[in-house]
Amino acid sequence: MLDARIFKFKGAKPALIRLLLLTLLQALIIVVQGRYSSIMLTDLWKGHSLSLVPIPMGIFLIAFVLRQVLTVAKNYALAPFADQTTGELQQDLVKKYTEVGPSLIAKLGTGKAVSLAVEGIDQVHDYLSLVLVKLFDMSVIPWVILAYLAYLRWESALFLFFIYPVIVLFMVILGYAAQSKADREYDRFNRLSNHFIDTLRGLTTLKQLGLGKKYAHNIFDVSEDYRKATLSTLKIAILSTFALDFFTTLSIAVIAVFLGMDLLNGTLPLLPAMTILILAPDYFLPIRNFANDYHATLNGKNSLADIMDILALPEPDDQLVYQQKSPEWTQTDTLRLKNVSFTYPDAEKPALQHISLDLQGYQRVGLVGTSGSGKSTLLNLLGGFLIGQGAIEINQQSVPHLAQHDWQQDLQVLPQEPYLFHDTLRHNLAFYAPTVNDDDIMAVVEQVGLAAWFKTLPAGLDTVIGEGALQTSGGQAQRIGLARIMLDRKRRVVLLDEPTAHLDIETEMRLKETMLPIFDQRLVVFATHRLHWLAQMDWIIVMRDGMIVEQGTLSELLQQDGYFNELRAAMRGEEEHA
Ligand SMILES: Nc1ncnc2c1ncn2[C@@H]1O[C@H](COP(=O)(O)OP(=O)(O)OP(=O)(O)O)[C@@H](O)[C@H]1O
Repeated sequence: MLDARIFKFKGAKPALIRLLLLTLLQALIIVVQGRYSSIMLTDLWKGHSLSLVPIPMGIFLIAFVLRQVLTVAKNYALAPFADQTTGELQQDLVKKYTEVGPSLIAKLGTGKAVSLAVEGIDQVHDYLSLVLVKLFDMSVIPWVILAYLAYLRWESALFLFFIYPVIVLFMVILGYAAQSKADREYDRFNRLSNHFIDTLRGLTTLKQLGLGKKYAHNIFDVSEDYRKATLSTLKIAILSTFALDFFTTLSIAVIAVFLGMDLLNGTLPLLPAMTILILAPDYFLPIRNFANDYHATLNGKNSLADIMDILALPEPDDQLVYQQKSPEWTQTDTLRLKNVSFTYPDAEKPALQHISLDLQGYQRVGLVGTSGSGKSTLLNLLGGFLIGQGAIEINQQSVPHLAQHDWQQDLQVLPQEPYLFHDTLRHNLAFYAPTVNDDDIMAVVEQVGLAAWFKTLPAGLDTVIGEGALQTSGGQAQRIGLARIMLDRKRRVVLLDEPTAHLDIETEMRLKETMLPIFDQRLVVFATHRLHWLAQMDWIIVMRDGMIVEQGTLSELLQQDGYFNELRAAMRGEEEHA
């Protein structure tokens, strides 16, 4: 019914104490309202005119107004707590996404990650502000009314007391049914979010394959599924409202019959009978209100549970194991991988198996292998973006993985598809070196061959690029990625994943001269399909099916009559077709 973790939120206690006091006051006012409306009605029944009952009527009216005012005040008492808590939850969630990293987003799905941080937070807000008020009403108001009714006539109070658990039991049964339906609805919603994002991302591919319409139907089917799941939750919710209304009305009718009989027998005066009859619906009202809104808060409850589970994920506290002795990677530093393996979640076979390699100082290391041989996976492991099993040592110091703060601070990475942030070209270029001046930026823009494109930009370096703004081609994005690296001379470890894959061979050859200085005074690991780069490498690692099958200098590998020579022939073929 209620996630106990709510009580641990900052500011929960004072907000709940305020709510409790206001609810208690409201319960007393409900009793006063019931009492004085009964006095007024009894007087009228006795034949007094309205003008003769001004005091009970006045008290009734004041109590009525106060009751409504308190309803509003209770919501206000909780609003700052709900606002603050959801605001903090949202910040913590986004921080957690960045701390745990891409593996968490991959596990959740981008759609769910986004909807949880946006819509999920709104649902949690509704849940906090709705459910707590209703819960406190249910826990306080009936018992204050019941105590007063027991004072008036204990038999009626006893009947109301025993009927309450029956109603609660019904509520629990229907609540469970609603919960399982709501879980399904929540699942469908997350599926829809992920499916939608997936389709948007793959829209170009779908269009190219002529599958746009089919996928539109697919989205329609998934959203239909979600609609049906929502309707079946609503069905249960309506059924539960109907059942509760039926039982509470029946109970009040039973009370009315007994009170009527006592009135006829003359064993009970009219005033207490009227008061009991008027207060009985108020006794049941909080539980009815709670049940009516229960289904509406279930998505909020599920979102809160998901958010809390994510926030409870262990903070990576082993990222500070490696303490780099100098501010940056030096000529004498070493990195050793021994028997390192990695398997993607849900994959049948490992993407990397028994990887052992030694890297030292400012070395240029070429990584070659056919598509799917594990080059990108190895680069991601070296960058600390994936965590495998096996022994890793930096400068003879053993580390659990390479997601080490000091190591990553020294890294520059150029993936196959560099991500361009929705920001100005200046900020996108000065990504690793935010203090660099415009003249330096312009010199690098020239060097990476972006000058002609730059002239077409409406606002020069202030032009906003990235998603939702000026779009770039794959080749332009890769050149921006290269420029990022060239603008920063501090970071000394560079991981390049086919940085020229989107460029034709002629452009690549032109750019090569510009790129070569990147390799100086740095440890470079360069995955490539293009043969001509290998002459620039000090060491070459040859990968096949997730394993390193050969490694050595180019001349050593050429002399061996091994897999590298076979691969070279294939790479030459690719190059000729490029
Ligand atoms: N996110 C992922 N989830 C599951 N399996 C993956 C994932 N990424 C890659 N793989 C698998 O891991 C293996 C290695 O892939 P990887 O991308 O590292 O190869 P690669 O040599 O870089 O290929 P390419 O040259 O085409 O970029 C492949 O079998 C691939 O299918």
